[in-house]
Amino acid sequence: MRSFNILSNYVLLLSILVGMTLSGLVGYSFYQNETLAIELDFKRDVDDKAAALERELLINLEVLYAVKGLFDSSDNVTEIEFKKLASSFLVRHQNIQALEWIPRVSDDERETFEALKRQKYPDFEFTEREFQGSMVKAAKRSEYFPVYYVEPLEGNEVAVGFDLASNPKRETIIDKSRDLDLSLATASITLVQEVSNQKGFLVFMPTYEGTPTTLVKRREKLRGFVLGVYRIGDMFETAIKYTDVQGINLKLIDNTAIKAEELYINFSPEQVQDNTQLHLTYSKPLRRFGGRQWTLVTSPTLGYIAERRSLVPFLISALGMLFVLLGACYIYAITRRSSLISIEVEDRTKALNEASLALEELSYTDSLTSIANRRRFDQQLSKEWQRAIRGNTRLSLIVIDIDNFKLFNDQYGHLAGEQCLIDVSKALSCTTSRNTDLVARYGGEEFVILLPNTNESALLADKCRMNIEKLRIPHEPSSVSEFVTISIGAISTFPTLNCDPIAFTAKADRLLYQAKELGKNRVCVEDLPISKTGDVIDFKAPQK
Ligand SMILES: Nc1nc2c(ncn2[C@@H]2O[C@H](COP(=O)(O)OP(=O)(O)OP(=O)(O)O)[C@@H](O)[C@H]2O)c(=O)[nH]1
Repeated sequence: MRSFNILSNYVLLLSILVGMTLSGLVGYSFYQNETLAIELDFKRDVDDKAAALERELLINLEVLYAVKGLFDSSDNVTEIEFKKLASSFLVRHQNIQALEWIPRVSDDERETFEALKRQKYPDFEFTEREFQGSMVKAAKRSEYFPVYYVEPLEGNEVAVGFDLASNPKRETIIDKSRDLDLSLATASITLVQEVSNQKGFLVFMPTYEGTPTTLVKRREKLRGFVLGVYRIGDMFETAIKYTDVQGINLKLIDNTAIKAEELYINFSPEQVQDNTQLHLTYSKPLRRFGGRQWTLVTSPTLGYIAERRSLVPFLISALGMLFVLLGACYIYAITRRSSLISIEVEDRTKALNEASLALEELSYTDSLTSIANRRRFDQQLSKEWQRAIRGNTRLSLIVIDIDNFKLFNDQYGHLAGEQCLIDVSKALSCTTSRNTDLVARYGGEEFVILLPNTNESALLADKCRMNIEKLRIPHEPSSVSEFVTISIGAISTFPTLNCDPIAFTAKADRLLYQAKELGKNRVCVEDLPISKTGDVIDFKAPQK
């Protein structure tokens, strides 16, 4: 029972572990699904922002087309006309830092262009940036691309007159844009008019006299460029402010060159360390714009994830575990209860068995003397009789009767009579020495002693007689002695199948009466040695 309980406890413990693990796994799988959903959400949000940025870039290009239209429609666009048109766009596109007209000026025309502009701006001259960074008069070269019209002027004064061809990188773009008749954007640059550390870029849109179709014609007919000046951060923020999703760390990268260049970043590197789910980084390449390939590299912040996380996976795990624990407690309670019931049943069965054994023992015991009763004697006689037959061994029987016991009762009363019976039974029990000997009360004042496998029954019978005499229980009215005495009939034989234990007992009884008749306080013995074939071969005469 105990080992069963230990086993069932182990099984229960194992079930709890399995149940807990399964609950955890189910919760984890919900968590994973939620993570996938958040990832999809995140990519969709980034795609929205990328689309907004692409839209913004296209709109800005459209503005340049509109300004170019002005120059295509007139050979002589005045500064006022330019200003009027450009300012009307700038009101609606505030992320454009400036719109500019960059005429193509040959060295021969330089003086004329500078002189014309000086009418309004006395200090005007073509400029370039010195190695140390300050603006100086542009060196002589065959062709200049100065910033001639600027809108707005305010904040961009320093750019006025700046010869874009003075910078080799910009010159390359100028040439390429001219040759291909394409709007081209520069890589990120620091604008001459920039006061903060924000990066910018320029978009060149070429204008020609007429519509040249060949490279040579384009080079020949180039009039200049309509230029859009953009601060990347401003444009980026204007674009994405229409998508209200927060918590996305964005980085705009220019992948056009072999070495990628970071254009804009909306977070500090420390934030990335603490606050970003880097394993969810998602890169979204934008449509090519002005010959450049920009890519949005994004990652969600912890806040973004937290906003979209639910408690469902944790609740599922917790509830699962709770159910497992409750179930286990319930099963444990039932198992414990049933094991307690089993123990109780076991205890009661044991007690019942003990009680029934005690009862059985009682049913074989004489209530007055506490020695075996006649029932026990009959059973034992039958058993020993069979055993003696099987083993061909001797079995002896002594039958004892207290002399003149009626007179004893009459003289001393029944209570004294009963005490006498107790004393006699004790003395008889003490006289026998082997465990196999049985002393029993046969009835009334008569006792029997069954002695298996002995040839000294006559001796023992006489010893019994003497031991009772030695008790010296007064028996005044006795016809034999002044003390209590007993008469004995003793018989010994080798039991066979032809003989019967009842006849054997009757014979012993007869020997007892013989002893009584001969004067009491004596032993009458009859030894019946029986051959192995079962024949009676000898008798001895009764003796005192
Ligand atoms: N006190 C008491 N007396 C008992 C008990 N059993 C039997 N007796 C008495 O024992 C007496 C037996 O008397 P009898 O059978 O006439 O024999 P006796 O008086 O012993 O005479 P003999 O056998 O010839 O010596 C009866 O008076 C019974 O009442 C008992 O348990 N207690």
